[in-house]
Amino acid sequence: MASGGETMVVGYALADKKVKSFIQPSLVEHAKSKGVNLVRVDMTKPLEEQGPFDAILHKHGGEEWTQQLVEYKDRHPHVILVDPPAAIDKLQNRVSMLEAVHHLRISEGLGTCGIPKQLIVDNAETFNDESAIGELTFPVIAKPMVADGSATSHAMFLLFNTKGLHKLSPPMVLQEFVNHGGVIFKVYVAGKYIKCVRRKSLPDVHEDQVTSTEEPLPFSQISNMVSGATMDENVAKAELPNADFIAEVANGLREGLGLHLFNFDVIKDSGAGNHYHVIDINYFPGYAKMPDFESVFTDMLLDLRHEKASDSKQGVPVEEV
Ligand SMILES: Nc1ncnc2c1ncn2[C@@H]1O[C@H](COP(=O)(O)OP(=O)(O)OP(=O)(O)O)[C@@H](O)[C@H]1O
Ligand SMILES: O=P(O)(O)O[C@H]1[C@H](OP(=O)(O)O)[C@@H](OP(=O)(O)O)[C@@H](O)[C@@H](O)[C@@H]1OP(=O)(O)O
Ligand SMILES: [Mg+2]
Ligand SMILES: [Mg+2]
Repeated sequence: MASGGETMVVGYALADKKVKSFIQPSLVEHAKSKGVNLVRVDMTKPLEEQGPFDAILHKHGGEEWTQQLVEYKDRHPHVILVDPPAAIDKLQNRVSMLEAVHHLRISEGLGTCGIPKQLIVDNAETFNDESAIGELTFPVIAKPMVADGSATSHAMFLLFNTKGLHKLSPPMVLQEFVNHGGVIFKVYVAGKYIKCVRRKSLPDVHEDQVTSTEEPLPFSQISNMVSGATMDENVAKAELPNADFIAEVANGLREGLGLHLFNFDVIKDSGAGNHYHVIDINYFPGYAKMPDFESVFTDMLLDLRHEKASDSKQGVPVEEV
């Protein structure tokens, strides 16, 4: 195992698209200058034939591959999995991904944080359950239950009333739409590093649309559609949430989820003082969009090695890292 000034070998098992967007030459070079060697893992070959690794980065590798990774970790307990597959799994379901929000403890006076009311729809019979549907205040967003990064997992509908329900394909969640001024905040977490940015979101919905619009409105990854120079004025002038509030939410989620690499989407409820809703949490998001992502990511990896080394010295069982 690498320690102190030795090279840290970090394998990355990522889809081609993610390699292209994230493993940029600037990252590889910066990491190398700090003694971190980023090496691509061939996911079609046994892990045992590759490496040895000090750490392995991975995202949505599929069941079989993840099983191989878990077995590899059993045989080589010193390897740091960034992150543990069981913790990542929680983010692949739109109900379990938000459970950690309920356990957040935010200091008084900073703001409050929850999730929008939502109904789990396992099958189409639920649409006939008037008491369950009646609990929801429309508009609602229909989100596929699975959040595994596939195009279908991002395919959503905004429903203004119950009329379009029969067009949906469960399993999914119906989540109340919260007016939030058309701006969403994305908070990137990489270990102890936290960065909050503004993004364009769905515009507010008005009362007359709820009664007059019949068709569900399909949309996908709206916050990825506009960024940087083309970001509209409304987004650019939005006030960022209090930094201490965001830090408490981010640190609480990092601990609650047991993850180092994620971002979460948070919106400010226009109708409820200083109240925020976390609406989405994504594993290993697009860090390359962040300023200085090369040094942030490299430092995060070096921190992990450091923590691991001090835990080993103190006799903490290696499996717990
Ligand atoms: N409850 C809500 N109230 C208001 N707007 C919402 C709500 N849920 C989602 N949205 C809007 O819909 C967009 C997509 O929703 P969500 O973030 O859950 O989807 P996603 O496909 O997982 O997104 P990502 O690309 O971030 O993974 C959000 O960025 C936001 O603009
Ligand atoms: O590549 P991008 O920069 O668009 O990153 C997006 C990332 O795609 P990638 O993992 O294929 O790269 C998405 O992952 P999947 O849910 O689809 O798995 C999701 O995490 C988005 O939230 C990220 O956008 P961001 O939230 O950072 O704006
Ligand atoms: Mg989102
Ligand atoms: Mg998402």
